[in-house]
Amino acid sequence: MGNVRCAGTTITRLFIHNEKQQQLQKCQVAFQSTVSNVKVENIDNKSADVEWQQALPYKSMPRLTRYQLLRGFLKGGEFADLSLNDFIFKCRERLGDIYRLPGVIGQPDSVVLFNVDDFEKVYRTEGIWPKRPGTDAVRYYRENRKDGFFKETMGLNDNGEKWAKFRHVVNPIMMQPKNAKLYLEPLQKVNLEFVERIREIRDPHTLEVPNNFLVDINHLAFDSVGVVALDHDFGLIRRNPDLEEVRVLCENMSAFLKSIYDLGIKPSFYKYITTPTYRRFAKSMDLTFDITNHYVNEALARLQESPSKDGEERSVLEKLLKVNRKTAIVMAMDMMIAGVDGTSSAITAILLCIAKNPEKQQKLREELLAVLPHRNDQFTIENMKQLPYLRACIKEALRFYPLAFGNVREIGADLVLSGYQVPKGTGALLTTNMLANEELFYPRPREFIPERWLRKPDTTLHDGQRLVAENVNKFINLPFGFGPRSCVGRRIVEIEMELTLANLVRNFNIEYNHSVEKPFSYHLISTPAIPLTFKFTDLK
Ligand code: HEM
Repeated sequence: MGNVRCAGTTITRLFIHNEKQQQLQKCQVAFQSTVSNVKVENIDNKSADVEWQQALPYKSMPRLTRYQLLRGFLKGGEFADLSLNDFIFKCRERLGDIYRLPGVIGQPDSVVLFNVDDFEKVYRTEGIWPKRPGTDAVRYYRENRKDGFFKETMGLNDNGEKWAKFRHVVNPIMMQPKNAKLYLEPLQKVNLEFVERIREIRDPHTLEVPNNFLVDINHLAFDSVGVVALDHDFGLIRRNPDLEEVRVLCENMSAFLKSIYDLGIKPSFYKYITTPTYRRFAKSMDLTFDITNHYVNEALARLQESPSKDGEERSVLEKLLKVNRKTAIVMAMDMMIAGVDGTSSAITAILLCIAKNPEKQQKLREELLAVLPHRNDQFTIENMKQLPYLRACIKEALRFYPLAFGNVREIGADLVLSGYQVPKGTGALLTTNMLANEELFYPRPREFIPERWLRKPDTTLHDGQRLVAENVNKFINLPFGFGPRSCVGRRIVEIEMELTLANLVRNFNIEYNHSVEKPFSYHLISTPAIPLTFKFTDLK
């Protein structure tokens, strides 16, 4: 038996075998440091084997046939116009809480999982080089670029040792708390412009911002990621809202996300014949490459002209450039592609939640006033640590309106999942965020209750009720993914979301006096789908 096999129910039991032993031991250390409250226990090979032998064969798992899948996605087919979330739900209704999607056109099979114990098993056996399928099209594009730019590195879109090497280099720059000072100030500047922009564009009588306020939120997201990734203040929010190349870049980033669903999840022949979807995707990648490359070169020239006097790097980009130019370009590009749309949807989700829950908004305002009593008090890394309710509001908003259905992994070991044998190498769709609405895990799920996430003063009680189900598995609330492959932009975007919410609540009373039925549409990630006419009233 060459593969590593994993069995067990609540406690994951790892069967360690031959040459995989070292890899799994390292992996356990990584798991334990990421999720401290779950133990990993080794068991002998025999019991793992027994569970595997007793499990139902993979072939007997409920599934769509290849024909049903291909036919369903063809024009007029039952899945053709469905978002990814709706497609996953529709199949769940028909097939249950675990089902198989057959691999088509050279792709491996995938299993779709709704059982939290299965999420845990998949994550705990993902290994030290976890694979997240679905972005093959990016790798294919990068491998086939005529100028061979990505020959040495495909950045975080790579897999295996090459991904690990790149991640090892960028992790300390992107994720170490001490580097937060590099982006706190520029992000705050961008956010103060956003506050001013709201004052400029709201209707003087109704105090509501225009229907197309999403454009302004997009500009905030772009300026925020841009100021970190490209060390460039685009000033889209107020000074340059019509910057042509940024408009092109934004359009292409959205096209990119849509293509990831069309090329990475729906059946597609693009590796055999260049389909129109792939052509559109490659064009968007070319443009993103050209524009990012231009700005990184501009930053490089700027830095060479005026190097920092004390030898200390002044920005994330400068630190990346110290590694080498290619690392800086590839990482900047991936930050823009992965960061802008998600940040914009997350900020929309937070604003809708806070506007619709005035008493929570007031509680947050009181926390802010206690820590920063004067409107012009500066945010620092230290005082931001004293704002637990602010963080709880953001966490609850991401639960209330999740960004995506969940996460994806290639299964790292033969596993028994929901009683079925699932071979190593199968793709797995972990529908973590789809369970965020289930009473079983979050009592009163359709209420926005940031108190769920507070440690003090009461851990879980609210009107005598638990707010997070007892023993809820830690693998259900993972908005930034899990383990070594988790979101590399997490620290940056957390600070960004905290600054946006804190600045707005400090300056305005925020209302949304319209219906919030179906506020988002879902392709790969959520996109706001209603006019965002928030009412912003100045606080005295
Ligand atoms: C609220 C906003 C965001 C959310 C909820 C989010 C969530 C995620 C998730 C779930 C993953 C997959 C993790 C896994 O496979 O375990 C991911 C990966 C990633 N994210 Fe984010 N993200 C956000 C914003 C950002 C921003 C602003 C950036 C860049 C500055 C960014 C850069 C990335 C990159 C580069 C990856 C790939 C990491 C890798 O494969 O090693 N994200 N993100």
